[in-house]
Amino acid sequence: MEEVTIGVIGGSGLYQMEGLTDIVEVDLDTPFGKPSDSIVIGTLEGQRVAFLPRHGRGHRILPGELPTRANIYAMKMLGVKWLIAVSACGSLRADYAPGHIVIPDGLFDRTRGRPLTFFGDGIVAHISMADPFCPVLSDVLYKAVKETGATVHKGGNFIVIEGPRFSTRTESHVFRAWGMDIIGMTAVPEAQLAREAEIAYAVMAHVTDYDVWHESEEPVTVEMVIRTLKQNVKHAQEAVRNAVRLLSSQPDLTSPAWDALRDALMTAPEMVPIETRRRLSLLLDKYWKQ
Ligand SMILES: CSC[C@H]1O[C@H](OP(=O)(O)O)[C@H](O)[C@@H]1O
Ligand SMILES: Nc1ncnc2[nH]cnc12
Repeated sequence: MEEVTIGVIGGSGLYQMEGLTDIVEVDLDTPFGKPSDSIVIGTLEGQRVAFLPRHGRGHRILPGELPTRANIYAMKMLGVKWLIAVSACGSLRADYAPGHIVIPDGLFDRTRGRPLTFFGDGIVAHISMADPFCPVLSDVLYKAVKETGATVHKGGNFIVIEGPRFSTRTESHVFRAWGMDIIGMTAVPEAQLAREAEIAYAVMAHVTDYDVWHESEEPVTVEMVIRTLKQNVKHAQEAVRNAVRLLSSQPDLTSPAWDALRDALMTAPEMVPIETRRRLSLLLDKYWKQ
C-alpha cells in the first residue's frame, strides 16, 4: 500500500475534494471495523492526500454511529501523520458569525456512550489531552484559511454534543455561560483517537449558524447549515489545498502528537494478551520493539 502522510476528513457538506489527480480508491478493513467509506487517495499540490467523508457519501451515518476508531486506524494504516478535520459548527458567540472559520484550541466532551479509545482488553494507556488539537497543524490551518481571504478565528472552546438533535435554548445558554465558543457533534472522539494513534490532528470548523441562543437569529436547522456550507465549500477546499502546500513546503515540521504514547502506557508488554497485542501492533510496535 502506498504511504500517504496527509489525511483529510470531510464533514457535513464536504463529501469530496476538488482538484485531486491520479486518484485511487482504497477499501480498508481495520481491527475496529470498516471506515465510513472508501478512502480516496489523490495528488494535491504535488502531495499524495487521503480523503475520507466522515458521514459516508450521501451522508448516511449519524454522529453517534460514526466508526471513528476505524476511520483513524485506517488513516494510520496509510501512514498519515497530519490529519485535517473539516467540520460544520454552530457559534455560541456573536463575533464568530456564520461564514467564518474557527481553528479551535479547546475541547469539551458532552457525548455519551461512544467508543472513546483503542485501548482496553488487557492494555491500559492514559494519553494527555490537555491541549487536544495539534498546535503546529492548527497554525498551518490558520495560515491556510487566512490565504483564502475568509474570516478566521484562532482559538475557541469546541463543545461536542451527542446529538443527533440540536441543543435546547436552555443548553445553549448554559454552554455559553461555561465559556464555550462553538458547538458540533463529531470532534469527539476523533481528536482523542488521533492522539492515541499519534497523528497530529486539528479542526477547521466552519460556522454555519448561531445555534439556538440568539435573540434575533432563527434557531439552527439542517437547511440553514447546508445553505451556509454551500456558500463556503469553495473556501474549505481552497484552505485544504493551501494547508497541503504549506505542509509539504515545510518538511521539517514536527508535532508533539507523534510521541503521545511515550509516557502513556501503563501495562507491562509481556502481560498484554496476544490478541490485543496484534490488534494494536500498528500503534505500539515502535515502543515494544525498542
Ligand atoms: C448537518 S448539521 C449537524 C452535523 O453537522 C456537523 O457535522 P460534521 O462535524 O461532520 O461537519 C455536526 O457535527 C453534525 O454532525
Ligand atoms: N448548532 C449546531 N449544533 C451542533 N452541531 C452543529 N453543526 C452545525 N451547527 C451545529
